[in-house]
Amino acid sequence: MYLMKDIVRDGDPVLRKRAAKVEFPLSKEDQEFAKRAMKYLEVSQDPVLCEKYKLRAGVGLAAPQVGISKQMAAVLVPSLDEDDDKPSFKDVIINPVIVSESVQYGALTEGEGCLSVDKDVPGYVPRHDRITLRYQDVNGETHQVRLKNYPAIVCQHEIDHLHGVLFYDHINKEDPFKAPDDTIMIS
Ligand SMILES: CNC(=O)c1cccc(C)c1Nc1nc(N2CCN(c3ccccc3Cl)CC2)nc(N2CSC[C@H]2C(=O)NC)n1
Ligand code: NI
Repeated sequence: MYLMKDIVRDGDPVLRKRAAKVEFPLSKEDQEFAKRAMKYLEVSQDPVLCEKYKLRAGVGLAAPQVGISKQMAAVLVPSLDEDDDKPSFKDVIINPVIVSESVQYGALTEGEGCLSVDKDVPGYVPRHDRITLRYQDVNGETHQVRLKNYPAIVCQHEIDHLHGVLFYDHINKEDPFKAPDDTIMIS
């Protein structure tokens, strides 16, 4: 499993590169990323283990964040209502492509955080509220899923990492808490 020391921080050029497409069958290194990245998310979301390993909690981790400039990201978004323990989206998305997106924006009411960005950058990050995402899983199977709200936001944040984009690139410089007026605010 990855630890915080394995996570590359803002300023390292790898976070500003366009990541390479992934070939199938996955190399040993790629398989290892998939396993270790999803494990990181699971452990980071458990209050006891998160504390034990001194992790920052996350719902997404992209390969460039551990120095692997390849188009892969682990995503584990818990369902918003606690008692439903089925995640709202869980998979390692490989060579992801957003095939369609809503005109309407969505943004996290509390702004966004990133495991690779230690400083707190306040402001709304306007993204598409709904997306249709096409990706391959670790077995090379192609999936096409429609996502909205929180899982859609998270996948856009992780896909940004594969294009060398960080969340604060989207924050309005003049007025960080300005968002188009029909933006869906997601809490
Ligand atoms: C500056 N304000 C803020 O950060 C911010 C502040 C308040 C609320 C939100 C909602 C904020 N925003 C934000 N909160 C998260 N977490 C909420 C807590 N959670 C979590 C924590 C503990 C157990 C289980 C879980 Cl699930 C882990 C995930 N994650 C992201 N992002 C942006 S998209 C990728 C994703 C990511 O994984 N970042 C590391 N943003
Ligand atoms: Ni991030």
